[in-house]
Amino acid sequence: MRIHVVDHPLVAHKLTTLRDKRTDSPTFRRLADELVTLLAYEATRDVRTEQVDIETPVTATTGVKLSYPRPLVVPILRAGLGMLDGMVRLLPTAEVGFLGMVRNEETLQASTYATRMPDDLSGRQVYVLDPMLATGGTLVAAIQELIKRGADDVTAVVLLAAPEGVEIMERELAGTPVTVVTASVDERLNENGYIVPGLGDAGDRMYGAAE
Ligand SMILES: O=P(O)(O)OC[C@H]1O[C@H](OP(=O)(O)OP(=O)(O)O)[C@H](O)[C@@H]1O
Ligand SMILES: O=c1cc[nH]c(=O)[nH]1
Ligand SMILES: [Mg+2]
Repeated sequence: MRIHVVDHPLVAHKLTTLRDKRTDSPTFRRLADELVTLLAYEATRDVRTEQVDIETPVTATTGVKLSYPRPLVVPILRAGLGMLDGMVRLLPTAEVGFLGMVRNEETLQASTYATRMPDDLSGRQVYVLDPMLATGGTLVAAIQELIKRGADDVTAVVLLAAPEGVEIMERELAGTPVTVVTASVDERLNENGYIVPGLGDAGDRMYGAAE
């Protein structure tokens, strides 16, 4: 597994406002959308392309277009949904699958409540979206499912990661073709499994408390 922390002043600026507890839901959603496009620039560095012949008004030349099979983008509901539009804006040919997952707030165990994506992902590049990599339970389970279906290149785009979650991912996904792209690896997890300093509960800050 590879991890890439995007070090850029615009990313740091937007992330700071996202972390601020005074930031309201509409602003939080807009910033998550903007941040994912900046992270996507790095996350799609190895997106597969093929050569095409075109004619400009001046001459014939060659360029590239995104290849087939199309990349698959998989937001992890709920909070990952806030990253979907920003990602598909940059990857217009992408297909979209969905994974609904929730972490039990006491045991911190992740469980899956909805899956809607192709059974066969052989030869597909997959981009998984979730703002938070905390204990890593959610992303490890999601990526294991993608690899079981044949995905041969998985990139997780996360806004924030905890060192503990990164370590678990490295251990559980060792030897797999997985890259994590994030805006920050924060200090630690607290006793409730929240990232510190973090930004709180991403799903609640985007959409309001679920219950
Ligand atoms: O790394 P982990 O310890 O597994 O935690 C991270 C998960 O927790 C949050 O989702 P949550 O379960 O709160 O669901 P939600 O998006 O519906 O709020 C977050 O969006 C991740 O999916
Ligand atoms: O800090 C955290 C950890 C898990 N899920 C969140 O939304 N925030
Ligand atoms: Mg939540």
